[in-house]
Amino acid sequence: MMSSMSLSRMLRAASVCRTMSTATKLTAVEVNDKTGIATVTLSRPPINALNVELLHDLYQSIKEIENNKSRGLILTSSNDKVFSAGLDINEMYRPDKDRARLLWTKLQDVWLALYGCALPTAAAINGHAPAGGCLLATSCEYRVILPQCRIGLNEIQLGLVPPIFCMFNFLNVLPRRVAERALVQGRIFTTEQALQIGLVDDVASSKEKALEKCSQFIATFAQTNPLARSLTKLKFRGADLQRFESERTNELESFLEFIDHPQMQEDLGIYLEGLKKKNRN
Ligand SMILES: CCCCCCCCCCCCC/C=C/C(=O)SCCNC(=O)CCNC(=O)[C@H](O)C(C)(C)COP(=O)(O)OP(=O)(O)OC[C@H]1O[C@@H](n2cnc3c(N)ncnc32)[C@H](O)[C@@H]1OP(=O)(O)O
Repeated sequence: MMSSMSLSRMLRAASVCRTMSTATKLTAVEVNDKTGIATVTLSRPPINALNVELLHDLYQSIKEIENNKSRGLILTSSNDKVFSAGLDINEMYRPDKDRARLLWTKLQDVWLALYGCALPTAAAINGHAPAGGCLLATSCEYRVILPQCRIGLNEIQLGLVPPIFCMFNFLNVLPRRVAERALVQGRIFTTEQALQIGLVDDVASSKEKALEKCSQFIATFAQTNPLARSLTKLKFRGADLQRFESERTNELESFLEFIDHPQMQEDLGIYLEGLKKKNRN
């Protein structure tokens, strides 16, 4: 039975949080009325694999929060073991071509929206964050991870070429030499390693504490003029955003060509089967 203590805590929390009216199905958006901070929770069980629909909902949520002039955006997951497993490999294996085009376009849209978001952004990484999961987290300005998680851009291990935005994200967070080596090796880091190299800013013992740390980070901007803050952020990220725009069409075509290759399909099939077998054994 629920103790009266936890019930009153829940009621208190409910009184300051509101769910956005247009909250979509695969992302839940909650705005804390006291702090003005919006939390976006990825909610595509079991592992928040990024398919067309999740990417669509995530994009909509980011834009909605930005337009509603929230004080900041925190990204987290409803799954307590996995932040996001990255792109849904089923979308790339034997794909429907139009859908594959849509998938990549939506991934690009999400990256643009999150990396270029005018608001302070933070990720409460409450589970594993390989590949696209790491991409989302490193698009944010601040990251807190939980113990015993794994995070990194492992695309190369699947035979996939990390797109240009993976490079931008890593170069924005890590020293150049560390970023390059991590990408060409497709390194996945443990919580301790990620903290040590600076891939994450902090470690928290629970999701609640991670969310608290993210809120504290966003609160550091309370006295800062929001426009001056966002324009300064854009000065740092603007060149990446511009280069991305100039290469976006080429990268889309490269992606479609890449996944159309028979060897790529064979490799993806083997990788997917390997993930499934793990659960059968
Ligand atoms: C010259 C320029 C060129 C530029 C363009 C070229 C582009 C080339 C393409 C580049 C693409 C890059 C961008 C991003 C890529 C990606 O994100 S690829 C995805 C990579 N992801 C992974 O490798 C993660 C694999 N998964 C895991 O490591 C684990 O599942 C987990 C996330 C750590 C969770 O572990 P656990 O909780 O133990 O769950 P599992 O039992 O392993 O998984 C549950 C079920 O989910 C299935 N699954 C796991 N990951 C995926 C996934 N990514 N997609 C689809 N399905 C996945 C898994 O098989 C299980 O299924 P069932 O057994 O059927 O339950």
